[in-house]
Amino acid sequence: MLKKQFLDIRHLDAGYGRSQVLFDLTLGIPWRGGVAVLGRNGAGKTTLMKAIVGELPSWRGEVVLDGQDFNRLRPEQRVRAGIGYVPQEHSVFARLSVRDNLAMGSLFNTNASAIDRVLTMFPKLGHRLDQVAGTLSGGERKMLAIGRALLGDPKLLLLDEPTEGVWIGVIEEITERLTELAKEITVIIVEQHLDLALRVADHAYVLDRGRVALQGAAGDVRGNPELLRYLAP
Ligand SMILES: Nc1ncnc2c1ncn2[C@@H]1O[C@H](COP(=O)(O)OP(=O)(O)OP(=O)(O)O)[C@@H](O)[C@H]1O
Repeated sequence: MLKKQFLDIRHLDAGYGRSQVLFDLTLGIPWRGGVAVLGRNGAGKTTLMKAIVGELPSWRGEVVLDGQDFNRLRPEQRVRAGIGYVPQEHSVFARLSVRDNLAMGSLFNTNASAIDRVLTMFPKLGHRLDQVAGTLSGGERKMLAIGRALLGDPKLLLLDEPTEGVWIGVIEEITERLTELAKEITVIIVEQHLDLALRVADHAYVLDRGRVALQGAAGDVRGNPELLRYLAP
């Protein structure tokens, strides 16, 4: 019998059309803290994120959040149940200003100070409220996307490559904020930057061709001599 976790994924199969990508995945995600999902290109990391948020129906298995069976819920119901998602691409409204992006993100948030909290977390956004999101730098755009997701007050935040296309100086800032956030809620991070992912994460899963190849405490996974074999292109 598996110990009950905040997010329990059991024996999950999923894919596109007839092509199966995830095979019998079982993951236990704790109530608080960071979890890294690692693996080379095409290992199935994004597909796993989509299956958790409901963009992709699971073929078999269970996705249970806080005791609630998610398989039956549509993506918007999963958001209301406490999931925030920052996809790899198209995570902001490029033609809207930063202010309007944040306003859209807070449509269902009755807490007036929620936007202030995001601006405290990412002060750069506060200086660019009237700028159109499509003209932001890669890092600012990621900050806006994370801020928008946080306005839904998620208990679980999924981030797919939050530092892709981001200047190195800003990567540090985003990493620090995510590390702080992981002390309050559960943060699942898909990352190519191993060091960054393992700084945010307490626990790591390594996927290989849609299966869990390695898992454990972040430090143990980092020290595992097998790790590089699963990350090499
Ligand atoms: N919409 C789709 N239709 C068909 N196949 C897809 C689709 N999206 C992804 N795939 C395939 O599923 C497999 C896993 O892709 P996925 O994007 O989940 O990998 P990943 O680990 O996130 O890789 P990356 O690091 O490149 O983003 C790949 O073989 C990919 O070609």
